[in-house]
Amino acid sequence: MSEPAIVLGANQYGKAEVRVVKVARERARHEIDDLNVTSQLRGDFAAAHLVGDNAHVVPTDTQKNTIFAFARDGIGSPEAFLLRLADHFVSSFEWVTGGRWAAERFAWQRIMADGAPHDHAFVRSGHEVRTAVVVADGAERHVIAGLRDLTVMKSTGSGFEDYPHDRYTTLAETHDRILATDVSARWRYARADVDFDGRYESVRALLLEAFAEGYSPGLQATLFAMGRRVLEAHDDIAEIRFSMPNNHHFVVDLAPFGLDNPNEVFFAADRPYGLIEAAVVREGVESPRAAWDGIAGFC
Ligand SMILES: O=c1[nH]c(=O)c2[nH]c(=O)[nH]c2[nH]1
Repeated sequence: MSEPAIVLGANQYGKAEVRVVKVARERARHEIDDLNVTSQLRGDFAAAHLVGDNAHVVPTDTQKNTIFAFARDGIGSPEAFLLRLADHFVSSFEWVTGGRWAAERFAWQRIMADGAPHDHAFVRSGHEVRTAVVVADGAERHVIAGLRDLTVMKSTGSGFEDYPHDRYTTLAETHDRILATDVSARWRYARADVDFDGRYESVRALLLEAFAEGYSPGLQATLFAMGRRVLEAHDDIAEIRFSMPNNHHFVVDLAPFGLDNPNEVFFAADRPYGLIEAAVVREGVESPRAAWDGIAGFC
């Protein structure tokens, strides 16, 4: 039997992590967009791989330059910026049939100075990062928005009980514990003509609200409540996926020091941590694999 021939499989290429900062300075009050953008082209690049023919290889350097050139007109929402890049590359080179464009956006807030928000001095706000991915396949566009490292905690209103016990179980049941996590969420829009900035702010607020409200019997239940809240509020969001660590806080035994500890002093462990991941979806609505391929850290 002869060996199967060795052929080229799936491929994409581009420039990763282009850090672009755009300052809008038409007015004295400047605005800042701070992004980390990755561009990857898909299409007919077989000759480059098989025989070193670069005739179809739009240089990664050109892809980087295009990101900077497009920023000159303003960035706007990360999703809209990525859609512009996708449309540009797919329409400019006939052998480019699609691609994947991803962005992280870092938030800056005005520094308060002399009792007022400063016009051009900023402080990085929060730890969380807004994320966006656009996948293009011909005329089709998938838009996935998201956030990561949205760190939240509730100091009560959470427990974990009624789980199976076996010979290795030492965890004590509780109906009063700290619940803490760093929310990573990605949601897929059903359409590409959405007010992306408005939706982002709304989804972030809904996630926080659902985390805060009610009693949490487990991080799994809280995750689902957060996802359901978002899907119930927004028809144009098809599905939402989460990856959330359970950042354990252990009650410290202060008895050796003659002290009680009624859930007041905790050891915040950084590892190991529980890791809870799930998708919250609309029944019967298919999730396009192509949209999610390459998004690491979500099941
Ligand atoms: O909310 C929780 N979910 C779990 O699956 C789990 N497992 C565990 O040890 N503690 C917790 N807490």
